[in-house]
Amino acid sequence: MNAPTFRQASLVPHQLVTHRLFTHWLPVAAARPGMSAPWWQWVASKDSLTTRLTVAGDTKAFRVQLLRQTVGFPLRDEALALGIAPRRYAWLREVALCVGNKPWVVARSVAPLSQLQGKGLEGLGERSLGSWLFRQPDLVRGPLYATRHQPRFVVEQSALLADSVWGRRSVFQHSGLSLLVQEYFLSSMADDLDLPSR
Ligand SMILES: C=C(O[C@@H]1C=C(C(=O)O)C=C[C@H]1O)C(=O)O
Repeated sequence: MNAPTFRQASLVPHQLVTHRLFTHWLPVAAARPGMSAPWWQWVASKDSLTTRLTVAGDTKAFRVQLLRQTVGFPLRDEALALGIAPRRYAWLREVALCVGNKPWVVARSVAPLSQLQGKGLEGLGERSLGSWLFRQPDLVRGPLYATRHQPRFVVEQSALLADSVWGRRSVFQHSGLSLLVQEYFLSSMADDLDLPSR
């Protein structure tokens, strides 16, 4: 008699936690039905976003604006994506990718601090992390996930008004380093490139 009651009780919190952590990010293919073809080209691409933005900006200058680079704890869902404990120190980097002085994308990258040794990323400053990553010959990119939620870190950290159309994220692996890169495409980019609202 007791067993079913016990099973039910333990199932409910598990479902709640799963729901809270996973509803925001969908495998990119599952988000595709709600996404226009032009946005799919941006969100599902696996090559360097830095390069794509530079090309799309044409004569307008591309620039990485550093919003914050620090050591801290990852968010719970970031730790989960990296497969690490939430209370493990991580390198956190938040940037705006600007084209012609307008932020088109905001990005937050997270890596376990212990894996960063000898990579020289601390001094990256306003150089593109993507340019560095895509120069690594052993680079492997994990599956892409997409979201419609707004980037929380921008609201918390800066005066920048970031109105995201689509967000995406994936984990890069390179010689013992796992790096979660989360990128949010802003409505200013949609305006400048004449992209649909979703
Ligand atoms: C992953 C890339 O790197 C981009 C550059 C970033 C940076 O400098 O912090 C962060 C995320 C990306 O948007 C890329 O270009 O594809």
